[in-house]
This record gives sequence, C-alpha cells and structure tokens, in this order.
Amino acid sequence: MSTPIQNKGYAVLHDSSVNRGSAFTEAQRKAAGLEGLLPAGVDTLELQIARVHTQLNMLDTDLQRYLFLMDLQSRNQTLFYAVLMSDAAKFMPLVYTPTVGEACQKFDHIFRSTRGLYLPISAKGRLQELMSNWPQNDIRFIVVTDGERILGLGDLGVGGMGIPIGKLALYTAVAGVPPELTLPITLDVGTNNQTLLDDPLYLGLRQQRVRGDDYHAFIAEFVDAVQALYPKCCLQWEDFANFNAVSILETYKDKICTYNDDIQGTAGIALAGLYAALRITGQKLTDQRFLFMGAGSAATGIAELISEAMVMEGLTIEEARARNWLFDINGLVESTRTDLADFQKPFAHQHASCKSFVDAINAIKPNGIVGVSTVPKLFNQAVIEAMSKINAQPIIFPYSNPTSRSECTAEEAYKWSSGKAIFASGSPFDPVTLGTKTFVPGQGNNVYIFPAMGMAVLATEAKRVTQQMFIVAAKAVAEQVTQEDLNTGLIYPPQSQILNASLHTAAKVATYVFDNGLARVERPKDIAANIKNLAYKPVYGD
Ligand SMILES: O=C([O-])CC(=O)C(=O)O
Ligand SMILES: [Mg+2]
Repeated sequence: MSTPIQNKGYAVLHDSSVNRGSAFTEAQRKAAGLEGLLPAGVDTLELQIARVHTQLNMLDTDLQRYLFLMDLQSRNQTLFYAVLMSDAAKFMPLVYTPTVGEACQKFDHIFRSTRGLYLPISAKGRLQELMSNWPQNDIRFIVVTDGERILGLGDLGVGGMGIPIGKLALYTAVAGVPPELTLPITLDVGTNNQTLLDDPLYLGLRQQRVRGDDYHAFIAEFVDAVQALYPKCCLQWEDFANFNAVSILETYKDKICTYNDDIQGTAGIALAGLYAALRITGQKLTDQRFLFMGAGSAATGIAELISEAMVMEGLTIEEARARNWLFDINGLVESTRTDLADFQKPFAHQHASCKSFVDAINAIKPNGIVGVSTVPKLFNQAVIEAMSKINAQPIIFPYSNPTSRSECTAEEAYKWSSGKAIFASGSPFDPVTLGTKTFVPGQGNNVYIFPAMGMAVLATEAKRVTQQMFIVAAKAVAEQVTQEDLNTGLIYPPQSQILNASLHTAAKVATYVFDNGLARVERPKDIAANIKNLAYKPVYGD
C-alpha cells in the first residue's frame, strides 16, 4: 500500500511513494493542498492502469517502453507496481531480461533520474557515510553489482545498475517484497570497457578496474557498512565476474545473510527445471548425466546444486559430481587440464581430452545439456541432433542471457530435435508450432527463485541463505507445474501465475528456515498466510 501522505502541496506530487496523481480524491486534494495542481477529473487506479497501457502502445520499441516504465516508477510507485502486477508475463521482459540488457548497454546515453546508491572506490573509507544518505533506514534487501559481467554482455561499468534496479522491481512485483525495504547498489571500481572509457557520456569512474587486495578491502568495507546500517539486510550479489563472484560468496556465505543469484539462484531454477523434466521422462535424478557448455561460476553453481540434490537421493557427493561435466573454450574439463581454477576442479573428472562439444556429447552421453557460456549459437544443429540420437527426450537448457546470447532459440531446439527436446531458456521465447503441435518454452530464469527467496527471508529474518534453501525452492517451483503445462513442454509455472508461484515457493522455503533453526523471528501459526499478509499490495488505501 502507498505510504500515508505526510507532506503538503507540490512536494506530494513529486514523491513517488505517496503520489497518486490523478487518483487523489477531492478530499485528499483539499487536505494535502493539491487543489489546482491537478486536472479536475478523479481517476481510479484501474483507469490509470488502462491509461498506462494506452501510452505504452503508442511507443515503438521495448527500450522506449522500458524508459517509460522507469519514469513511472520515479513518479508513482503504486501505479508502477499495479501495472507490472496487472500482467507480469507482459511486463517482465520490459523491466527485466532481455530489455534491461539493452538499457544497461545504453545506460549513459539514456540516463534520466537516478535511483539507488553508487559507491565509487574513490570513496574508500567513507562508504558508511555515503550510504547514510539513503533516505530509508530499514533495508532488508540489497542487490549489488560491480558491473563486470552484466548478463552475457560483459563489463558495462556503472551501466550495470539496470540489473539491481530490475531485479528489485521483481522482488516486489513477483513476490510482494515491499519496495521501501529494497535498495539497488552499484560498486564502481572502474571499468575495463574501453568504449565506455572513451565515451564522453560515460557516468562512472574513468579508470581501469581495481583488482586484488584493494578490491577485496573495498568489498569488506561495504559488507561491514551494510551490517552496521542494516543488520537485518540480505545481500544479493549479482553479475560479478566469475573469480570475484566465487571468492566473495566463499568469504561471506557462512558469516552473513547473503547469496549469489547467478550461482545459486540460477542453480535453483535449473534444478527446478530438471525436477519438472523428470516428471516428463519418468527417470530418476540419480540416473542423469549433465554436460555444461561453459565452466564459469554459473556452471559450477548448477552442477554443485544438482550434485547436492543427488546426494539427498542416495549418491555420495563424489558419485554425484561425477555425473556433472563441464566444457569450455579449451574443451572438456578433465583432470589433466592445467588451466583450471579451484572452483572448477571438483568437476574435472578423468577422461581423454575432447575439443569438440559434439564429441563430448557422444563420449559422456548426457541426458541434458545446459548452456551458461554467454556465447550465442553454440547449441547448433549438430549438437541438438547428437543429443536427440542419444536420448528419447533430450534436455536442452540454453540459459545465457539476454536473448542475443542464448546458445540456441526455442525454434531451433524443437526443430532440430524433431519436437523431442525438453527445452527451457534463460531469456523468453515465443511458443513454437511444429506440424500440429504447439510447444510452450519455459523461461529457466532465476526470477522464479530470487524474489521468492527474498520473501522467505523477509518472513523469517533468516540468519543465512543455504544451499538447502535453494533445493527446497527448486522442488517448490517444480511441483507447481501442472500436467497440462507439461504436455505443452512447459516445465516452469506459467509467467502469468508467477506471483502465486513465488508466494508458494516462499512459504516452502520459510517453512524450511523455521524448521531448521535459521529464523530470527517467532514462527507464525500459518506461514503461508503470514507471507500473503506481508506481501506488498499495489493499491492506494485510504
Ligand atoms: O538477469 C537474468 O535474466 C538472469 C541472470 O541473473 C543473469 O543472466 O545474469
Ligand atoms: Mg545475473
């Protein structure tokens, strides 16, 4: 619900958390000194939503629609969320992947009003002071990036800020986390993107990225400042380069309430997809083998979560990891390779070297391939055909984002597998008709996980975010897919249902948190009802 009106007059219309624009009633206009500042007509929220839809239809490109929606967010927060929640399936691709990717690439050129916090490394030693400038003092969720690996688009410097903003908009729109409890942050440690450094419009620090001890000291100062200012806050790391993502998560995961969305959120949604896919194939998780295209932290994150889920079904962790294989630019990741980082080594199994992905498929015989390479088109016809020869229903998950980085399209996967593929992708694709059958591709995007995780943490004030919580979330997502959806190939809940799906998932995760002594609040009688009650509702109230 929108915040009660405290200010008076013109300022009210410029405070997005209280502004209702043309929906202020006559009595409110009188009380708040707004008479004469608005046209006489008094709208309902429904009418305002309809007007927004009309205005969006007048625009030509999704980037223009994105900008319009961002302006709306800065103008009237309630209406912004009411619009998003009026049709999540329509608006997610506009405020999130894929449009947000283009917005990040063009950030410096399309910049209008500011949002969130920008913390430059030049302010080292003063982070708490800068953060105290933020107007809210109870923050429960921070999504933070350093802009180095924005989706599959690479180093976008401060332009990466679109991601924390978009992710947090979905915390609210998709799982009801109250927006005033959220804060997007960009840590500006420079950029190695020369095009940005040469661009007079670039808005970040004009220097190469800081690395090593200075970087980690800056991260440590930031974490300390968050703890000091917002002790109940959950810190979500987003779109960091692999080496930093892995080391930051290792350093903090057992100390504070934190997680990495690209490693753990993506792993959760991949596991959910597999649970649902197994409902189609009727096979057991512990009998599966997977091959990953890409060997970064998203790949090892998914491989590890799958392995841990396999352990819950009876395998040892070594047996489980041996069922998950990685492939990168230098070929199959195997134990004789000398170029591997520590986090990749658990998945470097004994095998002859293998330079071609198709050869690796024929050697490993995976049930599924997962694309986390950020390189488009790597799942080519030969790859899909090889998978289709080995499997009656090959699992094909091109997860790289945005659409321009997807390892294949839905149409390619269905066509080249003659309709046999069980398909899901990180970015959205339209349904595909092949002969008489229409396939509905699922979006295997962490958006099914992170907002629900956020709601669960809010409802429990969880001390930690654990791997088990992601396995619980994955099961909760998968169990909501109906047989009818599975029949069309859809292995995730439909996006039109994502709010309900997230609340269900949040309740399951919250129950796990309470059951396992991870909560910092008392257990409510009815966890699901409590979550529904906590959820933000985009209405004006009295
Ligand atoms: O933002 C998305 O769509 C999913 C994600 O975390 C990424 O690709 O980095
Ligand atoms: Mg990400």
